[in-house]
Amino acid sequence: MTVEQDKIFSKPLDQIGDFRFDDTVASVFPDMISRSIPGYGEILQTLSKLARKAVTADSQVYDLGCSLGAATLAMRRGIRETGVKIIAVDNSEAMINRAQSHLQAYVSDVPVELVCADIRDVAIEHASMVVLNFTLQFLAPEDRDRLVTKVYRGMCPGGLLVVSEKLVFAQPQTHRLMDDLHLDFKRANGYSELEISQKRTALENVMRPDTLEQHQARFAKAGFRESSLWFQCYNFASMVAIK
Ligand SMILES: Nc1ncnc2c1ncn2[C@@H]1O[C@H](C[S@+](CC[C@H]([NH3+])C(=O)[O-])CC(=O)[O-])[C@@H](O)[C@H]1O
Ligand SMILES: O=C(O)C(=O)Cc1ccccc1
Repeated sequence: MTVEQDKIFSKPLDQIGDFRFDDTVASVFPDMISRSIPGYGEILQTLSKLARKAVTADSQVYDLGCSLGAATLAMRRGIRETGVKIIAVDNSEAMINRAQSHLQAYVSDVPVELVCADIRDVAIEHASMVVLNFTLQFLAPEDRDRLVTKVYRGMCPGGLLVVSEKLVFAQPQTHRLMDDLHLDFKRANGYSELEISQKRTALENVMRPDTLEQHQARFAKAGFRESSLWFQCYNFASMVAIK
């Protein structure tokens, strides 16, 4: 698969509309996400390892907000049990169409059902592992508790939820420091000041990150017995919660 370079915000735009997961974004997505999220590759590698440990025979695995299916591919590599099905959901048709060809590029015994739907409308059943890899932050804040509670209810006892997110920090100096480190990461990956600021504007109304404490409180409120941060690089984090 050829990797197209993300130049979406490289030219001055008259009007910066809200960021959308359309065909333009889908076509450069692997480049965009790897140059924008510190630790993205590391998180995917660990999803494989977590899938090997957590996925049980004859259960279902969900990748909610799957984009091109990177987390699905990672989990599929790790799964050793039989009778497992992965259900990968995204409401962007552009993403789902491309995910299909990404998945077909690799052989595996684990079936994947790709679903073009809103994750708020999808039933979660008999799940031993559920992944929200940088998806929850795009849901309206008032819908997040309900989604995490629905996931909890659809999980088998001992099931594993992995939530990766951009974080905000209640302490202002810490917030600025982490944000600055992230901006330096993007600069080091070749993004210009114009690209950084135009994308930031586009994301403003669309992506509203929570604090770590909000995530922890949400897991507990949904019923998860345990939860922990397992990865953090600057203002990007990945958490696990166990039913
Ligand atoms: N309500 C919704 N219903 C369904 N999909 C949604 C919804 N809201 C947003 N999405 C989808 O969530 C994905 C978020 S990207 C996930 C990366 C992937 N997990 C990865 O591991 O590469 C993260 C990012 O771009 O920062 C997009 O594909 C949206 O269409
Ligand atoms: O690029 C950013 O600043 C981000 O916060 C992460 C991101 C990555 C890919 C799509 C949207 C947001």
